[in-house]
Amino acid sequence: MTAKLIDGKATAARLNALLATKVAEFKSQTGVSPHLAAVLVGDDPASAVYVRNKQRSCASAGMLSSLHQLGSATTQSELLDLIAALNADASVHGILVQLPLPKQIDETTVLDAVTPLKDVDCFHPENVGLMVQGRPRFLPCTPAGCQYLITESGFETAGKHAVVIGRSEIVGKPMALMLVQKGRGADATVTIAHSRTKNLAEISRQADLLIAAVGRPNTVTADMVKPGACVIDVGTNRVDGKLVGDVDFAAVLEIAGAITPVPGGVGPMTIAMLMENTLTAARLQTES
Ligand SMILES: Nc1nc(=O)c2c([nH]1)NC[C@@H]1CN(c3ccc(C(=O)N[C@@H](CCC(=O)O)C(=O)O)cc3)C=[N+]21
Ligand SMILES: [Mg+2]
Repeated sequence: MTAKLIDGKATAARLNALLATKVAEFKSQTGVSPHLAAVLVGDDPASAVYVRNKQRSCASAGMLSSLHQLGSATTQSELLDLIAALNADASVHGILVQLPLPKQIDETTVLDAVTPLKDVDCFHPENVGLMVQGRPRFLPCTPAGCQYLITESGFETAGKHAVVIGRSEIVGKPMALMLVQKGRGADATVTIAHSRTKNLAEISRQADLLIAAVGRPNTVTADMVKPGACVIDVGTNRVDGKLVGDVDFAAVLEIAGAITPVPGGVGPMTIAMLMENTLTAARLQTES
């Protein structure tokens, strides 16, 4: 059996088109243009590409974007000053601080400084807390993109065993907590596996839904996948200039029931969800 491919690129394109109509309606009702401010610190070439893609998506959705670029020697206090200015700027609705940040800067301190109503990444503890309690203000972009793809592929999560490999604050941990919520695309029985997990293959083979969010190529091999499972590959690893996920795609394709490719799977959905969050942020900050 060959798995069904879950097409994130096409799904994101549909979502973006729908978003453009919602943005146009919001603008005509309020006179306000949703505005995402992207903060890029240092000269990581991959980060520059991602930020450019996010700006292009803003433009195609009819939203404003601005780029705030700081050098690799920027101090934490300089960055905090910029964030304070963006927090105070009423024309800015969303603030995205592109990660990773240079070594001299503490990421948690910086991310905590983004005012929660503009936190379109959903990294602020207030927004994480609201999500965990089942009353989300924003959903974290990558997990929300995964959940959308899972639901749209027709996979019924309720009562199923989901295994999330990876416990990062950005993907693994929030993904697991979203899958365990009540409601559509959730109600799963969730296991979080990580670098200290014993018998990983044995656990992952029990997964009806397997989410790989490790950041290392070929972490999920065919022997770790239950036949017919739904496999979501969050990895974005560069190998010899090529983008590959965390899953041994060619081998797992023959075992799984459905699988996301890399590229063209979760990545484009992450950006689509960031755009959704930017419109949500503009709504939250606009009187109606
Ligand atoms: N504050 C912050 N928020 C983030 O959401 C964030 C971040 N920092 N730092 C980096 C990671 C990574 N990330 C990706 C988004 C889209 C693609 C994406 O669109 N990938 C395309 C291919 C792009 C390519 O070819 O390089 C795809 O998978 O098809 C990938 C990776 C968001 N991140
Ligand atoms: Mg750092």
